[in-house]
Amino acid sequence: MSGAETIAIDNLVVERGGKRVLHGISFMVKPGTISTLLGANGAGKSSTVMAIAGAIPTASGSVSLGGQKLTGLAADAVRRRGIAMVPEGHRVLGQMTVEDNLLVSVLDRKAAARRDGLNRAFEIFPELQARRQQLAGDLSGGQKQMVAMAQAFVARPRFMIVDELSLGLAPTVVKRLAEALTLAARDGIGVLLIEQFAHLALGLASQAMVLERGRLVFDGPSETLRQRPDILHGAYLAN
Ligand SMILES: Nc1ncnc2c1ncn2[C@@H]1O[C@H](COP(=O)(O)OP(=O)(O)OP(=O)(O)O)[C@@H](O)[C@H]1O
Repeated sequence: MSGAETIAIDNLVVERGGKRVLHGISFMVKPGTISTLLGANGAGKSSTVMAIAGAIPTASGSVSLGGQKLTGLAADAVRRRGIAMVPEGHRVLGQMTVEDNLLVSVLDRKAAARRDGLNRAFEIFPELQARRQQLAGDLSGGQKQMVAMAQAFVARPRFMIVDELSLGLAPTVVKRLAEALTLAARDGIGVLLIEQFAHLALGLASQAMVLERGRLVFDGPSETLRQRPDILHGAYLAN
């Protein structure tokens, strides 16, 4: 697959509240691949995701997609370049139906594109199709997280960034979400997965990065990291 379609994070520095929280990190997210970003609470995972998504400013360094800079673009413009965010915490619009929730990010698209995206989302999460007219607020936490992920699929993105896949969810739901990410990668989508459970993430991802206090201490194949528990152990004890 063409390297030109890769997300490249290059020497990214982020400051929040006057404090440097990312100290020049570099890594890539490739199409058709699941990469995971691991690290203890406060290591800087969310800051990395938010900087890629255009939700917080960067102090220096760059994020680019296919050689084109994303740094400095607003979140909406980043989304239009084909990067879909799946936020943590089962966020849905409770007073709207499941179907309307799925369509919110594609309202600017033509009807055929909306239908195509919706069909793909229902192929991946058939359990949502049966509930399409139900109010999203009435769903269980697991079903809400499926809606949040399905919303990304509707947009037919090139990349999906998933913030905390398993947080507060039952194992059966996590399994469904994990299967969906594997399907996404098979579709050619590049997935960046933020996950607090390293074991789960390393089972899904082929590439792994480990953040420790805003610095990358590992970037390589998941398999290599699985054989180096000392690196993970160090990172999780660091904060
Ligand atoms: N809104 C904010 N203002 C100032 N500092 C912040 C803000 N949000 C986070 N930070 C700080 O930035 C650093 C990195 O936090 P970040 O949330 O990116 O880490 P994380 O690895 O995602 O952790 P968690 O799993 O707890 O979300 C921490 O020191 C945190 O205290």
